[in-house]
Amino acid sequence: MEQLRLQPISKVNGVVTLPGSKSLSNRILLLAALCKGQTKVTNLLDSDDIRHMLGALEQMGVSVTLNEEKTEALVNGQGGVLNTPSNELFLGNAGTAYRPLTAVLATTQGEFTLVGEPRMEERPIGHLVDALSDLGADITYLKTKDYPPLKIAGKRLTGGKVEIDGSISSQFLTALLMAAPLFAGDSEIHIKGELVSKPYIDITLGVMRQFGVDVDNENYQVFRVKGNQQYQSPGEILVEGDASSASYFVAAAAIAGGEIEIRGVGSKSVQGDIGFAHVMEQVGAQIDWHDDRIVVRKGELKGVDIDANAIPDAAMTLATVALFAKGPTAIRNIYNWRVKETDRLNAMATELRKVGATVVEGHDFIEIEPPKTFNVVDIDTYNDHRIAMCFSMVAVGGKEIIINDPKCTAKTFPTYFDVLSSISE
Ligand SMILES: O=C(O)C1=C[C@@H](OP(=O)(O)O)[C@@H](O)[C@H](O)C1
Ligand SMILES: C=C(OP(=O)(O)O)C(=O)O
Repeated sequence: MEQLRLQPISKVNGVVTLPGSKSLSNRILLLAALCKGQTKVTNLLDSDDIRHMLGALEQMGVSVTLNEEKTEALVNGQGGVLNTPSNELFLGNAGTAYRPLTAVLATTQGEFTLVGEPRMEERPIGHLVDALSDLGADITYLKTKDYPPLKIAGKRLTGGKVEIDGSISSQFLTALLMAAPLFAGDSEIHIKGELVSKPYIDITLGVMRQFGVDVDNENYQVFRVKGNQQYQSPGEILVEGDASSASYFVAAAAIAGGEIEIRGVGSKSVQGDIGFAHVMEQVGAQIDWHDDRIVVRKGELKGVDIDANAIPDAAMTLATVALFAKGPTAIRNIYNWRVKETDRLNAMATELRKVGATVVEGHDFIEIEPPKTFNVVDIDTYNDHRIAMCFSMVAVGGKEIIINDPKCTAKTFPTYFDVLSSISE
């Protein structure tokens, strides 16, 4: 197994231009494929999750031309018609590909088999399949009930009134919303349970609007979507920088000192994870806000106690910032960390303890007390990009650390460690 030994970093300085957002890239690619006409997508993310969406679309006959850096795509929209692929669609561990494609293909003529990495087979999808099945979809579990892989016999769904459980993942609602305009009739989607990760629904509604579809959102409880619509190409669309990826640089500047300008997200960001920068202000970071960039400097860092349900991805970064803050940090209402790339609550607790922190792992929260002395250890990353990136903060805090399997950042940020090294002194 490959390992990366990170030497203590004394200071960070410079400019980071963020790669495109994963959440926006995959939503935009899918709607660009479904709409009529050509769409030019700029600042597209080039990473595994996007490669899986692109691969699936190409297997279904969508023509996509990429520039050499794979950051610009010309997508020829098929007007809602997708070919039956001759092979299974392999979607890795990309939730933003697997869930929306499940819903869209359930209402598309054809036969589709959706498979993924072993971890994808442990990530629940029952809430989405239940809602689609209630609408008449023909979806079969190929191995275990409520989990991928799935076989879909697609047919145009008629729409109607449907309930969907929102308590485990917002991606299920995102998927249903993106498919709903393609139903023959109107739909009314009611949320069962407490909807988690709400800001991702705003991302979904925003991208749908850019492709010409408006959704009536009644307080995140009921969503009404007109049926029999076609998505319209916006012509050209820019993918905003990835706000979750920004969290590592916000944290780095706050911990290490120096100054980092992060380009690609700012006060006008459409991504909920920009909220992490506000949390870091509470922790003590100094931040100058601009429309589409922020400048971050160190402050006196102190532990905070936050509900992180709205920022599940970026909140992981706070768990390693906690190592360098004064007093304890608590991150609450994050049960669904357990059903992502790995059981993140358990994995973070385990690795933070190895470094020397005192940690309480609750059912849906984590509490972290900073170490009195730091241990130089190998961090296991569980094939989870965010664990690898989060633990680089130990080096940023001036302590040596070894990251196992650093290439797992390829899921969303293949060049992460190069970018970190480019701003480190
Ligand atoms: O819709 C999206 O783009 C995402 C939603 C979130 O998932 P959950 O809704 O499952 O929390 C987030 O963790 C994931 O990385 C991306
Ligand atoms: C949870 C994540 O990914 P996915 O889109 O596969 O859910 C993530 O990127 O942290």
